[in-house]
Amino acid sequence: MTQPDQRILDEVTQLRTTLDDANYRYYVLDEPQLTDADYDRRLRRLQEIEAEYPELVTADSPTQRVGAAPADGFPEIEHAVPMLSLDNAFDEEELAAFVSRVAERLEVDGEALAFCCEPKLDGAAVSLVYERGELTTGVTRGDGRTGEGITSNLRTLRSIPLKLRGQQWPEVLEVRGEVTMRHADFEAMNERAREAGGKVFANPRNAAAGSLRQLDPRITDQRPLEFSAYQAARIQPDAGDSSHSQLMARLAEFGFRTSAELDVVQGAEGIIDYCRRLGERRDALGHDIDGVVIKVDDLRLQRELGFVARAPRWAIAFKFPAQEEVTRLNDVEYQVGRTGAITPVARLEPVSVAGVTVSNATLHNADEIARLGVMIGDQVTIRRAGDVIPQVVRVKVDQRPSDARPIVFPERCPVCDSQIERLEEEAVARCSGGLYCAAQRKEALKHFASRRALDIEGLGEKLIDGLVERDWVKTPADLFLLEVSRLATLPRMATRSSENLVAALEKAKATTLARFIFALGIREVGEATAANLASHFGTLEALMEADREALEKVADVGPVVAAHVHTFFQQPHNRETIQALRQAGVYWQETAVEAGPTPLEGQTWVLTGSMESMTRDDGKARLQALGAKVSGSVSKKTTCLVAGEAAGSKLTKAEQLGVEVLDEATFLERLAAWEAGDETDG
Ligand SMILES: NC(=O)c1ccc[n+]([C@@H]2O[C@H](COP(=O)([O-])OP(=O)(O)OC[C@H]3O[C@@H](n4cnc5c(N)ncnc54)[C@H](O)[C@@H]3O)[C@@H](O)[C@H]2O)c1
Ligand SMILES: [Zn+2]
Repeated sequence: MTQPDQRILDEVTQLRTTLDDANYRYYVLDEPQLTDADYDRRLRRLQEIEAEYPELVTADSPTQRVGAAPADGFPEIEHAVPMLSLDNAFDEEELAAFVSRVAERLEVDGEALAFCCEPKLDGAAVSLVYERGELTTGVTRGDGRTGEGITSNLRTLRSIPLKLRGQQWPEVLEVRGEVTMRHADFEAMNERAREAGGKVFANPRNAAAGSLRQLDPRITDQRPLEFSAYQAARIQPDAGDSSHSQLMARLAEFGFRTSAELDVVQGAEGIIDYCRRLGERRDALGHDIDGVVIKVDDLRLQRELGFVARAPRWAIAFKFPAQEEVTRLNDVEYQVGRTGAITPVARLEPVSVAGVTVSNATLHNADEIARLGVMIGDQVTIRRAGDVIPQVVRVKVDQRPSDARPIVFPERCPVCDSQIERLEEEAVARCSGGLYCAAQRKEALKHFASRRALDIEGLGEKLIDGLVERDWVKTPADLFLLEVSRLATLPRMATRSSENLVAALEKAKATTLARFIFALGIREVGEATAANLASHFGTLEALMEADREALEKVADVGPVVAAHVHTFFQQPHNRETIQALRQAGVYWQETAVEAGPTPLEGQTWVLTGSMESMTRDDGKARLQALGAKVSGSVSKKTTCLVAGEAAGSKLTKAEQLGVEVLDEATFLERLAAWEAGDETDG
């Protein structure tokens, strides 16, 4: 036997330190730094060295241990039967070698041996104990010997029966399985977290493990977790089942979800075939699996084979290609969605992730870029799972090259060059090009033609797609230039229907200002707001010239809508499109709004405390209608403070500054007088 030299000793120390740290981050913090592929390679390397130099094996080597010790905050519970890990097979040869090993040990023909194959769910392992049919304890795997008691958290999962189904329960039943999260649920949960600035999880496994280990079960209850059973660790008294597959059928009768993919096959050939078939369907399952677990089906043979330090001899995990890989971020480009949303897209050094070459990944939005702290040139971890768009989940900050560049979010739309707008309250940045932006053209036209907008009969979705794809219609104004002869050349458009469409367009030209404003498709300007804008301003010109302050005086228009409207009309392209529409003959009756009395022009008012006769918003609207500006804070510029019940610091401040203070009754009196056009006071 050779002696390990210093280089090997150093490598072993290095590997153990890295793996211990990775285990802690993965199992305790639910925030891995390494990819699983990277972790597996290092563990493999350590196993190889230890196989060559058995004297280097220590009891606490990561090759001998399972998971990580239970975390503080939960009761430590000892497992009646240890919860082990699984040995891995990374290719078909290693699967065949597993079958040979088992067959040799049992002295049977491997090709005739029955194996139960099931998907290897990628989540968090838990053990559930039922006494006389009732769930009494739920525990995490922990270090395999003791785990964390998380019974109250597990009770919140709908897929975990609190009481077993049927009548004949064993005295004691211990069921093991995996808690997972479906892709769609995971994406939705992260999306909400991104918007609310909460914790974003790198993958469903971390999300499931993290959600289970919440100190407050109400949080676990809100997380979309599912439990699937994969083993009956104890049944007392023994029910007489002779195979693993029979036991699984019994668990299903007790009310557990078990894998629909479970299948019993024969020998290495059967196993390999199963793994290939499941591998092909991996992306369509809707949840993460990281491989196939293959178990000797016969329970008597399982007992005969027994265990080694951290895994049973009768089972193996066939690992599918990893769903996370590291590659270089070469650049960031920006895509414009149908509604103008700007999405930063990572252009990557092509890398194979779970069997598919990935060269693009989403970075979601500017906040996500900030959260990741990513720069162009960085090494980044990419995750591709199922049908979900590949994502950048983490950055190797310690490997940042010296020429890395910060990512600068653009100010103008890459498609139409309009200004990009991002409101403080919103995570998403949007192109303000609206009608003009090619990326938004189809949606904008559909909206424009819709019943409650210009109501163009016969101009449906398919037709709009055809017109835009042929580039016949760039802006809504182009619609009115369409000719029957041209339209009739479109598929499914006879002369008759083309004539009908042209007639419908002609008819749609006569509209109302409210409909026209609504048809423009300004963000957050629905039918009601459009109507308010129309009646407030009376003419389109007045609306187009209004600044934000003037816009905020319109009923129902707050700072957000005011900003959208203002930016929209500031865009030269939008003004041109509107001009073109009017030239094409779109018209409506304009009504100059009669200017009411504005006795409070130039004054700034503040409302505080609560009033009996009206809400503060009503008070604000009435003041604004009289020409006053209403502000949220008292300053030297404040003309008057209206102090309702329980007025606080604003009142104190007004008194300090010598600002006039009105109580509710006086305020009401004066309002009534001003609104009646009585100029004597104020
Ligand atoms: N990225 C990191 O830093 C990091 C750190 C530690 C571990 N890991 C990952 O975790 C793996 C090791 O974790 P492990 O010890 O849990 O081993 P494992 O995940 O390879 O296999 C054991 C586990 O498989 C699960 N399982 C799923 N379906 C099953 C089924 N049908 N039957 C039986 N078991 C089933 C069980 O939870 C069981 O505990 C590594 O290979 C690595 O991929 C990654
Ligand atoms: Zn645009």
